[in-house]
Amino acid sequence: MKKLYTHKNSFLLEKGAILPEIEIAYHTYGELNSTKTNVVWICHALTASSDAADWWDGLVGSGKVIDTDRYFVVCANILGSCYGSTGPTSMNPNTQGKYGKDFPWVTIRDLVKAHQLLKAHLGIEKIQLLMGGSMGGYQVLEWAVMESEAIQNMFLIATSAEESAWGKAIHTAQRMAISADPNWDKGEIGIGDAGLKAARGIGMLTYRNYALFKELQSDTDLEIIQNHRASTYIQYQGQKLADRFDALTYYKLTELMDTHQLARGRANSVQEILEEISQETLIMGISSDILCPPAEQKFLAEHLSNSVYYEIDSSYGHDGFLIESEKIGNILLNWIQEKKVFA
Ligand SMILES: CC(=O)SCCNC(=O)CCNC(=O)[C@H](O)C(C)(C)COP(=O)(O)OP(=O)(O)OC[C@H]1O[C@@H](n2cnc3c(N)ncnc32)[C@H](O)[C@@H]1OP(=O)(O)O
Ligand SMILES: N[C@@H](CCO)C(=O)O
Repeated sequence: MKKLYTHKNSFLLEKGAILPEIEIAYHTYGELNSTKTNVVWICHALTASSDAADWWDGLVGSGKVIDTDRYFVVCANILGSCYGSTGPTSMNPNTQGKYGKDFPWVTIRDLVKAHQLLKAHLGIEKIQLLMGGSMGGYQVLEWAVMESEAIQNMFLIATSAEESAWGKAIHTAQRMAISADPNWDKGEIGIGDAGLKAARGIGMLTYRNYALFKELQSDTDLEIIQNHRASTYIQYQGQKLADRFDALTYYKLTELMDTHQLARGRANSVQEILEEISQETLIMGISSDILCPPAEQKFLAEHLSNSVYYEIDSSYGHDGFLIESEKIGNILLNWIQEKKVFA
C-alpha cells in the first residue's frame, strides 16, 4: 500500500530554490528486524512509481531474491515525479495552485536528500543493500557519496557515474518533442500528450534496439505499405505512457537526469570520486543496451575498488534491467550469498 510522508519544513534544493514542504510517496514490504540489519532500499528509474513489487515483480516479493519475508524493503517515489511525491503536478502551498512550470530545478542529489528524510522517519540507520537501475543507479551512487557510512552494499544495473553526452542529446530531442506540442505554452498540467507520446517514442528507440525490433516488429505481410507493425508499436507505447504520466513531469525529469555528475563540486574527475567509494558493489551491464552501454558499467567496475562486474546476455536493450528478472536474480542471489550481505 502506498504511504505518504510529509516533511513540514522547507526543503532547500541544490540549486538554491526552496520548496516550502515536501511529500514523499513510498512503499515498504516486510518488517524491520530488531537489529535493523535487513534493509533493502530500491531506487527507481524515470517513469516508475514507489511500488517496486509491481514494476520489479520478478525480483521483489515473498520468496523472491529480494525476499519480502526476510528483508525490510523500501522504495520511494522521487521528488519531481507524478506518482505521489512533490512534483510539478502537486499543489504549491504558497500559491494554492499547482507548481506546473514553476516547479524548480531538481538534481539527483536532491532526490537522495529527500529520501534521507524518509529514511530517518522510518528509523533506519543503515541500508544493507541499496539498489537501482538506470536513473535508480544514479541515486545509489550519489547516496554512497553523500552518506557513505549508512550504505553497506550496492547493486547497480544499466547505469553510469555521469549522464552521457548521448543521454543528454536524447533527452534534448525528447524535450523538443514535448515543447513542440501545440498546447505546451499554456504551461498547464494535464496537457501536452501529443508531445509526450513523441518523446516516449524517441525513448523507446533507445530502450530497445535494431535486433529486437527486427525480431518482434517486422511486418509479416509483405504487401503492407502503411500501419507497419513497428509504427503501431511505437504509437501504442506513446499512448500507454500518456495514459499514466504527465508531459511536464517527463520534461522536467529528463532535465533532472542531465544533472547527473558524481564529480560536480567534489573532484577533478569522475574516476577520482569513484575511487573514494568503498562499499561492496555488484555491477551489471546488458549486452544490447545502447542507452547506457556496458562500457559505462565496466568503467564503474574499473574504478569502484570493491566491485564485481557481470554482463547479461539479452536482446532487450536498456529495458532488460526491468525485464530480465531471472538472469538478474540468479547473479544477484549468488552475490548476496557469497558476500554475506545479510549475514
Ligand atoms: C504506477 C505504474 O503504473 S508504473 C507502470 C510500470 N512501468 C514502470 O514501472 C516503468 C518501467 N516499465 C516500463 O517501461 C515497461 O513497463 C517495460 C519496459 C518494463 C515493459 O514494457 P511493455 O510495454 O509492457 O512491454 P512491450 O514492449 O513488450 O510491449 C507490450 C505491449 O505492446 C503491445 N504491442 C506489441 N506489439 C505491438 C504492435 N505492433 N502494435 C501495437 N501494439 C503492440 C502489446 O499488445 C502490449 O500491450 P499491453 O501492454 O497493453 O499488454
Ligand atoms: N522504461 C524505463 C526506462 C528508463 O530507464 C522507464 O520508463 O522508466
